[in-house]
Amino acid sequence: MTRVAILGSGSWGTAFGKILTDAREDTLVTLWARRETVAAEINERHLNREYFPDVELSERMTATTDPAAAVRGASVVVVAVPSQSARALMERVAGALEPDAIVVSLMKGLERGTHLRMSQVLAESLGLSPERIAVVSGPNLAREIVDRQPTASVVAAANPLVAARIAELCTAPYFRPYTNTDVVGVEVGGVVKNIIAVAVGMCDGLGVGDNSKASIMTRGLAETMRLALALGGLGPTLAGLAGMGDLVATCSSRLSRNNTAGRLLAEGLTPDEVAERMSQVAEGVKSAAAVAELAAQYDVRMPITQAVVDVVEGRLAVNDMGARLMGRDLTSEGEL
Ligand SMILES: NC(=O)C1=CN([C@@H]2O[C@H](COP(=O)(O)OP(=O)(O)OC[C@H]3O[C@@H](n4cnc5c(N)ncnc54)[C@H](O)[C@@H]3O)[C@@H](O)[C@H]2O)C=CC1
Ligand SMILES: O=C(CO)COP(=O)(O)O
Repeated sequence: MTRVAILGSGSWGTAFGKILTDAREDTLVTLWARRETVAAEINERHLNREYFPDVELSERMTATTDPAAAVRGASVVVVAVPSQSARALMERVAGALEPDAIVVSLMKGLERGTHLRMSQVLAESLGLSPERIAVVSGPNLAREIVDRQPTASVVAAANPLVAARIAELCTAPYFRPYTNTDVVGVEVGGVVKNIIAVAVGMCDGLGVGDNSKASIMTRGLAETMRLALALGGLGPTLAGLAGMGDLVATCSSRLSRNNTAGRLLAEGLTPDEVAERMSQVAEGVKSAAAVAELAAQYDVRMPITQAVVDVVEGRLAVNDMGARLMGRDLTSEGEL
């Protein structure tokens, strides 16, 4: 049997556990839940109704409220909490991690203050070699996945054997992972698409048309590419599932929390009111300032990201965002 711990029993942690138990009969999953009621419901009724009221979970998926107990004995530890809380949680489990465990990030954010990608936060806080870390990212809206709607994804790891091992564990009839060794490109794609989805959500909220949204997505991908290349990522990764694929899914879907957050901001809610209204995390709102700061450090232009930051921080009205973006100096499309 393969024992997998999943830290985070929200939307994506629960859905990923379902992928793993659907993928292989010999996988046992232990979910860590913060609340006793959630853990009890998973253990006793095989349900996590707050996130997926109608989805039955496997009996091979159990839950605990003790994160160290979840990771003890697990050969794979998957982390699926909001990015800004990852470090504190890792500090709670570091001592219980098995010496050869592989740690997998499902998160799509950048740590505020340090500007570190999630794989870097995991390596640093757990004292692990980057060789033992993998990242899963792609057009993977959790609600569609628990309904077994087919999708593809990327498993990225510096060590191709680690990527292959995780891909093997999560290959299900409706989930097709591709491996990649470009961890930087995959993570940057996942982080920035959330910010672009907030911008597209603002367009939706303002009733702006499809040409505008397609322009934001395309130029959003251009600025994602610029940042990824500056950090050492590879262009083709951004044309792939963790870049364009996830950008299209998140920007176009009403299921996206980032898109929803953008719509609510356009309706005039403050970021705090948006967070209060939504029970799930919108990483783009939380990570936008850190991304803009990192881009500035590397002298990378990210005008859409900067506009989202300025709206979130109250320096720009949503209604003025279009004029700001349209009024910039003309440039060549080929210029990266
Ligand atoms: N939901 C989705 O469709 C997808 C989400 N992701 C990414 O996965 C990560 C997790 O997202 P979701 O599961 O969707 O979020 P969620 O909001 O549905 O669940 C987050 C989980 O973390 C726990 N949590 C919240 N605050 C915490 C804290 N301060 N400390 C420890 N635990 C805390 C919650 O109790 C919950 O179990 C995010 O980075 C997101 O961008 C990636 C792909 C798909
Ligand atoms: O990352 C996701 C899909 O791949 C989920 O997007 P949201 O967090 O915007 O819902």
